[in-house]
Amino acid sequence: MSTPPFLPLIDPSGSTLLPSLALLGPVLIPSTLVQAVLPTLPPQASYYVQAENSNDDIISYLDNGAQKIVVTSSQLEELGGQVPKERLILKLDEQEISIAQDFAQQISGIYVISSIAHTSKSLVIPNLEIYLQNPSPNPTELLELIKTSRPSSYVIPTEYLAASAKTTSTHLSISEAFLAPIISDRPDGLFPTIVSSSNHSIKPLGLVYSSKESVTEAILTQKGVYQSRKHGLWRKGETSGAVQELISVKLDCDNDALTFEVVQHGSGFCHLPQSTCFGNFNGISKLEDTLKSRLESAPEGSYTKRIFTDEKLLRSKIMEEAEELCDAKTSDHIAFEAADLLYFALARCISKGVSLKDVEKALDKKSLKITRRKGDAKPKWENKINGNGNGESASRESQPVKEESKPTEPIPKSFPEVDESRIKMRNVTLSELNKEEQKKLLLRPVLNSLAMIDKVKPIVERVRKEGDAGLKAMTKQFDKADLSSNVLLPPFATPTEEELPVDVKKAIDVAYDNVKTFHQAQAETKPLIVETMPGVQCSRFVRPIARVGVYVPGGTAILPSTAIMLGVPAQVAGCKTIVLATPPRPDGSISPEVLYVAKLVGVTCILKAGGAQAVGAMAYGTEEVPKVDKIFGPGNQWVTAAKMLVQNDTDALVAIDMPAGPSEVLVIADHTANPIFVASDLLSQAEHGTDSQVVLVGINLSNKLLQDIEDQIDIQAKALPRVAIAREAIKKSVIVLVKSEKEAIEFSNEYAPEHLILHLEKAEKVVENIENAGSVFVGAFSPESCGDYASGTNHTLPTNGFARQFSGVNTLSFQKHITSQFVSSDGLKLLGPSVVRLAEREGLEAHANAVRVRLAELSK
Ligand SMILES: NC(=O)c1ccc[n+]([C@@H]2O[C@H](COP(=O)([O-])OP(=O)(O)OC[C@H]3O[C@@H](n4cnc5c(N)ncnc54)[C@H](O)[C@@H]3O)[C@@H](O)[C@H]2O)c1
Ligand SMILES: N[C@H](CO)Cc1c[nH]c[nH+]1
Ligand SMILES: [Zn+2]
Repeated sequence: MSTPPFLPLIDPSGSTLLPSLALLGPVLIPSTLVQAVLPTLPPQASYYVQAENSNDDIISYLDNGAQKIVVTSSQLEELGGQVPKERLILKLDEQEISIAQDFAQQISGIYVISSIAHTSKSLVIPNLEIYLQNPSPNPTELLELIKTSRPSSYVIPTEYLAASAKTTSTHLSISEAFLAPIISDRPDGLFPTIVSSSNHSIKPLGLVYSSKESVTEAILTQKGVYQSRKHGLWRKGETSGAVQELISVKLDCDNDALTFEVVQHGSGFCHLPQSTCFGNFNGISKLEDTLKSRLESAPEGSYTKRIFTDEKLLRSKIMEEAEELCDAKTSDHIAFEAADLLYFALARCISKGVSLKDVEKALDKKSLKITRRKGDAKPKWENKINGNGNGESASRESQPVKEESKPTEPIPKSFPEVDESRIKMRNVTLSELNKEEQKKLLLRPVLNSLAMIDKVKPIVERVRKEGDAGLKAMTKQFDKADLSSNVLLPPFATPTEEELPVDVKKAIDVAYDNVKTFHQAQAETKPLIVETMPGVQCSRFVRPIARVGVYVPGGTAILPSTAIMLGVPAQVAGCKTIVLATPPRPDGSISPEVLYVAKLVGVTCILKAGGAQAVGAMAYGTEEVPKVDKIFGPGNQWVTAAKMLVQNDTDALVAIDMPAGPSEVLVIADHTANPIFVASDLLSQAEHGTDSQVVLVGINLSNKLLQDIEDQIDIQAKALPRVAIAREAIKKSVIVLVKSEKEAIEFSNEYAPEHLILHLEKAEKVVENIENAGSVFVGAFSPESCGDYASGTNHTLPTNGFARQFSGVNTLSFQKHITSQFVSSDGLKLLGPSVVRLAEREGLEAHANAVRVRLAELSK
């Protein structure tokens, strides 16, 4: 397509011409009229702006939809190359035409007002469009010029234009001006015309013919009007009702054919029952048609009907498909998921009366913008995706080893949840199950820890080899934070009240005090001294582990409570170096809550890193990060696997607190249980993660009480912001119905839960029968939340059945015991012979000798 034969310059009188002019190409609007004209411009119209004032905001015109802008040479200089040349036309005085070439690299055209120039049929400057305006045009002369002196385009103020079929001495006919360059190479003088659909992406509807007369009528009425070779003027839809709204008319490059873009109404374009003369639409255009017709008459009960009427369902499907598209890997899978997403996105558009064409228009408008936003995700999404073990999409793309970045766990549905189906735990009666089935109830989902260890190896290795630089690079990659230093050293800034409100500070203080009180009480203050035989004194005393690392998760939630639970016992135990590791926020900062706790517990430094790289840095040390002797703390699979990996590397010489896994709770309830409390306890754990384990053991529950508990689970869960996560966890959870308290306790001891909550008539008495559990919550008023945050007990507890052999984190976890003995000479006389005899028996003569030489000395 070439430059339109003329460019209408809109003046205040021109608004009535806009519907016709907008069909034919861009219009030129002086900046002083932009505000008045834009609202009256047909939606499909394209426009240029002529910058009339020296202080015109050119960038903003372009950003807001102007295709091109006409500027003076001084305006051009001020722009200093900010605007692509395709978007700029330089306005020159007629005596300046000779300098146009100097600007050719910065502009796409020149605009000259000249009574001389417009008569010059030979004004051609290579690679530049030429727009000519005669200050006092003569319409008939102009028409002649347009016919003969293309490629120049003539700028014609609308006061000289008329929506008429014929040009007069005062006004140039719009359609005559437009058709002036057209020629026909057919004997009948007609012009082949391609009709295309404006609102479909597969556009051609068919081929027809036009005459000057039909085009003129089409332009003046803004309807599809053609020239039938048999029946003369053909006003499309005149008899069938299948009229066409005309959107644009264009000449082809050599001015012998036309294209009409239309919105086709009624039964369609072709006389056959098909969408186009070339067959039916396919793909996205077909889908759009289908959805439109379904919107009008979807069968009751059909899925499409459901998505049109259930906004929440449609919303959740869009979110779900977007996530699936991000997670798809192969090209087939990506196409498959993109198709799903487009289906639901288009359903949303159609249900709101938005067509594909409208979407394309929005795209075109966006493409005209020249100032671009940075393109970062909104914090809401960034927080969901960045650096949490679940937001695989963001982390994955820059993962060092391709296959490795997909977490094995499902991604929590942290999108707005709209699934209204009942949230329900399955239930089983223990006595009805055989031994195998009963055993299965004790199992947690298998975590493929070996596979995860393989995945974290390259990350840990990189920190080990590249030190701080590698660590920074991975923090940038996984947590999107570009740090100048990996650590934050004290004194830490005190969070302002805006950052950390007084009531939150107070709550942290209460938790800190209680946890400290309980953990101080656990500390051994005196050595244990025992005389095992006269003169043989054994003792055991405690020493802090000098350097500890505490990991505070920061992926999906900020966990100052974990900072307390790990920082306080480290402080109480007297550890000299406490490194607190936590993933930084994308701006590189640490949450004020965690910062405040770090101050309270007096950490040596905050390591601003998360995941496997943080564990690697603490295990091996870097220039900035002190190497530690033991690493504590929960975390996602990357953290846990890295802890397991470094613990087994003798070079690292580092211990870990315990094997960690998804959080768990087992609630035992009898007839006295309050269903509201029971449900709330189950959900408080279910909201942690989709892999949380939630078990209710019901002792002789009546149907009514069971029903009430189930109802409460459903009602309370649906009111939670993390309902999607809770729903997933509840799906995998179970209610175990038993006949007696004994049966319940036996089951619980076998299960060895991380948290055990007793909703029992005689809860306190039952505690003595508990053999395996991380922490017990006794009676109706002891929710697990108290232990999670502030009662004083620690919330870092053994999961996955490890409560059979592990304790939760406590003060002693941060200390080690040293034993000593003092043997007096009398003591050695008494003890020595037994030692010698045992050493001889083991064949270890040197051991025996060490005693013999002393006994010999004593016997002198
Ligand atoms: N048992 C407990 O006492 C307890 C307490 C609090 C939290 N938790 C658990 O801790 C976990 C916290 O997990 P989180 O994800 O929120 O935070 P997190 O801090 O454990 O993990 C975030 C880090 O994981 C790394 N990571 C994420 N995706 C990665 C990928 N694809 N490749 C490499 N590294 C990646 C990033 O470095 C990121 O910094 C949850 O499962 C929660 O239930 C347990
Ligand atoms: N319940 C978690 C341990 O399983 C700890 C926690 C932190 N915040 C809330 N709860
Ligand atoms: Zn919790």
